[in-house]
Amino acid sequence: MYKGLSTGIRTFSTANFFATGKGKAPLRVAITGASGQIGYQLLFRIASGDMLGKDQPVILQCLELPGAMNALKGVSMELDDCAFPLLKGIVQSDNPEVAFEGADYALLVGAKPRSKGMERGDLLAANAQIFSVQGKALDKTANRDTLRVLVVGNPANTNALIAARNAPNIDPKRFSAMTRLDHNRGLAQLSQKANCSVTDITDFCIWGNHSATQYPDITSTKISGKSISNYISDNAWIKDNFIPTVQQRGAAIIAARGLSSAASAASAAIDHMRDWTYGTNGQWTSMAVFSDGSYGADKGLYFSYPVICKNGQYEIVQGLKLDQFSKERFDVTNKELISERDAIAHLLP
Ligand SMILES: NC(=O)c1ccc[n+]([C@@H]2O[C@H](COP(=O)([O-])OP(=O)(O)OC[C@H]3O[C@@H](n4cnc5c(N)ncnc54)[C@H](O)[C@@H]3O)[C@@H](O)[C@H]2O)c1
Ligand SMILES: O=C(O)C[C@H](O)C(=O)O
Repeated sequence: MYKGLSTGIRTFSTANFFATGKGKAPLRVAITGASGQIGYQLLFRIASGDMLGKDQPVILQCLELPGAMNALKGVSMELDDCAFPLLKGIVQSDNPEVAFEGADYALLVGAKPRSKGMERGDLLAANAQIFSVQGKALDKTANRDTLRVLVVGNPANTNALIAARNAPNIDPKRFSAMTRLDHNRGLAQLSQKANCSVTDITDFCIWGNHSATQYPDITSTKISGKSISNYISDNAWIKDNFIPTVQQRGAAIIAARGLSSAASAASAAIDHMRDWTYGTNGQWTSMAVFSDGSYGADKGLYFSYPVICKNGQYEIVQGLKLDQFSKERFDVTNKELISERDAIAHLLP
């Protein structure tokens, strides 16, 4: 029988929760903001095995605000109705300590999204407090030995910093923030320009903040193993079109949809967690991770780097040369992250 905290609303709505079954033990995946736009796209894909594999049972541990518990109940009913074989339980709670109890994964999505005309930095004050509370709750009840945290809620890098610093008993390398959506956006733009498949493109990365200062870098990028300059020789296109398009894509989607990206954000979150867990086969991806000072980023920030994932861990790609153009952009995004950190310094123990 499941034992745990007695506070908060916990509902096991999936009939096979107590089934022991054969094969792997279920992993506990906590999702905050579970009934929001992104949550609604995420839960079904995780339950169907897209994130952790088609043989990995999961228990979804959903956190929502008290006022959204009814909506969460509806989502949970829909999850039941999918009869996903891998879904071994659903926890619904408005208490972070309950939702994070024993969690192996935590996808911190719940936060206010920006609306038209706002920059992501404008959300700093509105969302910072959430991540301070949730960092403390993760520290208290999550599974510290296995935990992987992905912060999606904006401003994602600085929210990851707040959560990690409020969880002093958890290795800061277990926290990350999402720049995989920016990475995927870059791949899509390049593949359309070069008329190739996204899978032909390697050694592309996003540096820095998930914001308009991010630097999508094609300096090392190859297409089918050859320098990208063999396929895209128009440097002006890279500078004046490609880079700003990727930097501003979130705003362009808000302008078009009236709402911020959701399905693509959920898809990127699935890619991020799957690759962190199962590896990238020697290929680069982009993750905002705990800065060890590599390339001159301020130590301790959550900074997007090119990384390679292997054996359940990420490694920052080392030994790259940043030319003058790259160095200037790197410094701009580094400075922005420092100023975000300064603005929420009171929330950093
Ligand atoms: N990093 C990225 O690439 C990326 C991409 C897209 C969106 N985002 C961000 O993700 C966040 C969520 O976006 P959305 O479109 O799903 O928003 P949404 O408003 O549709 O959903 C957010 C949900 O979070 C819940 N919530 C708010 N505060 C909470 C708390 N303290 N605990 C638990 N739940 C809480 C709300 O009730 C709501 O259901 C936003 O901050 C958005 O800017 C990030
Ligand atoms: O841009 C936003 O505010 C939402 C999200 O971060 C995105 O990149 O789509």
